Amino acid sequence: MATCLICLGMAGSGKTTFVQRVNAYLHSRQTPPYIVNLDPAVHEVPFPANIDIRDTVKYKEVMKQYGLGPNGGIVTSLNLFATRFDQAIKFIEKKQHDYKYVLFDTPGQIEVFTWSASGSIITDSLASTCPTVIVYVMDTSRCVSPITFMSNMLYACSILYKSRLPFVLVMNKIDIVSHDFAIEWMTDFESFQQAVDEEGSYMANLTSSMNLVLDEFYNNLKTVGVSAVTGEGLDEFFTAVDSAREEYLT
Ligand SMILES: Nc1nc2c(ncn2[C@@H]2O[C@H](COP(=O)(O)OP(=O)(O)OP(=O)(O)O)[C@@H](O)[C@H]2O)c(=O)[nH]1
Repeated sequence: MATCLICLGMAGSGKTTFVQRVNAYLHSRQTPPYIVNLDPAVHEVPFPANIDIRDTVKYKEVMKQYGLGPNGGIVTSLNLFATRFDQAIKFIEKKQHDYKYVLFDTPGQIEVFTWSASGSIITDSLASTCPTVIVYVMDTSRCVSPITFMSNMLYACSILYKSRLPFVLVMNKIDIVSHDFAIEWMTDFESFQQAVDEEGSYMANLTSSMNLVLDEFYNNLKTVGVSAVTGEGLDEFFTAVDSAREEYLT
């Protein structure tokens, strides 16, 4: 059975570049993935999508027809697509023995997927069909401040608890900055505390308390550093995915 990988992340974290890199990596290993694009507003996708939301829903037409702005247009397009997602599931089910991985690229604005009814419908339908793993892509270079890091981690944590699916945290863009500092913050409370103190923010107390709360979350997290541009870290990523698949199955 194929493993479904749902790629989520804040705008600009590198989801699309990551999917493109994973696609190239899997092709080079003679196991091309099945790819689904769930972003109705993307102008061009740099990979061949087997299922593309844009073939079913025309985002600009939806905006015009319902008198919506850009975000309302994306949410409504995804809702319209979700009503037909059973058909997409049928395609995936048919193909699941031919492919090892099914990759999903999601809309740029993360909340459109994570906090919408359609996002839940899509995630739940997939999770009840085949092993499904959430891949949370984060921009490591934007997380060098402990406060931003903490906000990103809280978001990741909320998605984990909401989806209740195996979860891989991808620290992307390690060609710009190594993710070692983040791993240290996650494993050494003192080191994070020191970074918070150095920043001297009025949020220091709250951030430190949050870090204690997140300790349990960090302990069970599969974290990998990756560069979607250079391809560094993809071997480790697939080791984490295989272990997440095991977690799903057991
Ligand atoms: N240096 C570097 N840049 C990256 C990496 N991954 C993505 N980028 C750049 O980050 C920017 C955003 O990448 P996208 O792949 O469009 O990000 P996204 O999350 O899909 O963006 P939206 O869907 O528009 O929110 C682009 O300029 C990419 O070239 C990486 O690993 N290293």
